[in-house]
Parts: sequence; structure tokens; C-alpha cells
Amino acid sequence: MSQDKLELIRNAGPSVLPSLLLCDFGDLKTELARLEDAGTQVLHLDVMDGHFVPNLTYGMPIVEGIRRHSDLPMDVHLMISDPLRYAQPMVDAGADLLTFHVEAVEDAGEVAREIRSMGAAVGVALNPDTDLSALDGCLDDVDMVLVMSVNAGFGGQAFNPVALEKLAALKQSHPDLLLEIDGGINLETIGAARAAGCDLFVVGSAIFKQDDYAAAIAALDAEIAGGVS
Ligand SMILES: O=C(CO)[C@@H](O)[C@H](O)COP(=O)(O)O
Ligand SMILES: [Co+2]
Repeated sequence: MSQDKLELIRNAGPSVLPSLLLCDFGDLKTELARLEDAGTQVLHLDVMDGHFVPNLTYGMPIVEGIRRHSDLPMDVHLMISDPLRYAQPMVDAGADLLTFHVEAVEDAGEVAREIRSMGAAVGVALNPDTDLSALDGCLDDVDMVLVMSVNAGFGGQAFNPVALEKLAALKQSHPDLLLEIDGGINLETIGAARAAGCDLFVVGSAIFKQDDYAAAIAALDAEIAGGVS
């Protein structure tokens, strides 16, 4: 199931992934319908534990609730101190691609292999201050690298261009790896991320602070199309 969904995620690229962090959780069903009507192909869910990051969001019940109302592949961004503790419950709740932070674990390769053994695709994320060398030894065991362009924890932060250098370096060294960027992506920044080789573009504020999600996503798609792959 998740390998099929991984193919859907791969084939979706280049694509905008709405981050539901800033959506109206009081009316999730309508929010999901609006995103599907806007052509969304993959959802990005931000799970924060108030420990790895100073913010607390949601866990398995919300992921499972979203799964009940949408068949879209779910890219679950774990900003938590102990990803393996919750990986299987997240897969059971419907996560298709589970991404953990390299800063949270001792052996990223081992964590990636364990998540894969649970039947999910796996991504590894790194914050702006974390050097790419932190990924040494785990890139053969992941399907995707999530390059953060803000410090994980909150929506609405300013884009840090250090992410562009990392994307370009990863694209050169590992051309087959899926690359995702997250944080401060908007009409001004998305084209540069595409030009740096990015495939998946997580967007929160630049969609959810607009009245018309479809128009916001179409404008972002147009900027992606204008970038050089
Ligand atoms: O993972 C995170 C934040 O840590 C994100 O997915 C944000 O939710 C993106 O929001 P914007 O920066 O686009 O507002
Ligand atoms: Co995220």
C-alpha cells in the first residue's frame, strides 16, 4: 500500500504539498475537500511533541481522521524526540511517508531501516543549522530528504536560503533521491527551490492565509514551472 503511495508521491513531483498546520481543524472535512478540489496530490502533516520542538500539534487520532476523509498520500513530518516510539502507530493510522529529524536520533540509518520494515516510505529531515554531513551513512536507506528552510516548530517563519545550497548539493550527489523543502515557501521563494533541484514543496501560510486555495496553489505551480529543473 505505502509503496504504491510512494510511487504516487514520486509521480506527483514537482508538486506543492499543503501543510495542514495552519488549516481550520474545526472543519477538517471541508478543508480536505477544498484542498482536493484545488488539485492537491499529497498532504503534509506536522507532528510536534513540545520537546524536540517548542510547539505541540497532534498525533495519531488526527492522522487517522484525515485518512478517513481523504485517500491522498500522507507525508508525515515527525518533529519528535523519539520517532521510533510512534512510527508504527503512525503507519497504522495511515501515514505513507514518515519523515524523522536526523537531530533527534543517534543512528539515522538504523531508524530509517526500522521504519521501512513497518511498510512505510521514509524520509530524513535536517534543520538549517545542521550540516549535510549529518546524513552520512543513511542516504541509502531513505526515499526522501526534507531540507528545512526554517527551524522546525512553527509555520509563518522567514525562508533561510541555506536550504538552496543543500538541495543543490544533494541533487548533484544523489540525483535519484526525492528532495523536499519546508518552511517559508511562497511565490518569492518557490522558484529558487525548484531551480536548486527540489521535487516537493511544503506550503503552509502561503495557502492557508489565502481565501482561494486553488488560486494560491495554481500560482505556486506556475512559479515551479518557471524554475529550471
Ligand atoms: O514543518 C513545518 C514547520 O516546522 C512546516 O511544515 C510549516 O507548517 C510550514 O509553514 P510555512 O512556513 O509554509 O508557513
Ligand atoms: Co513540515
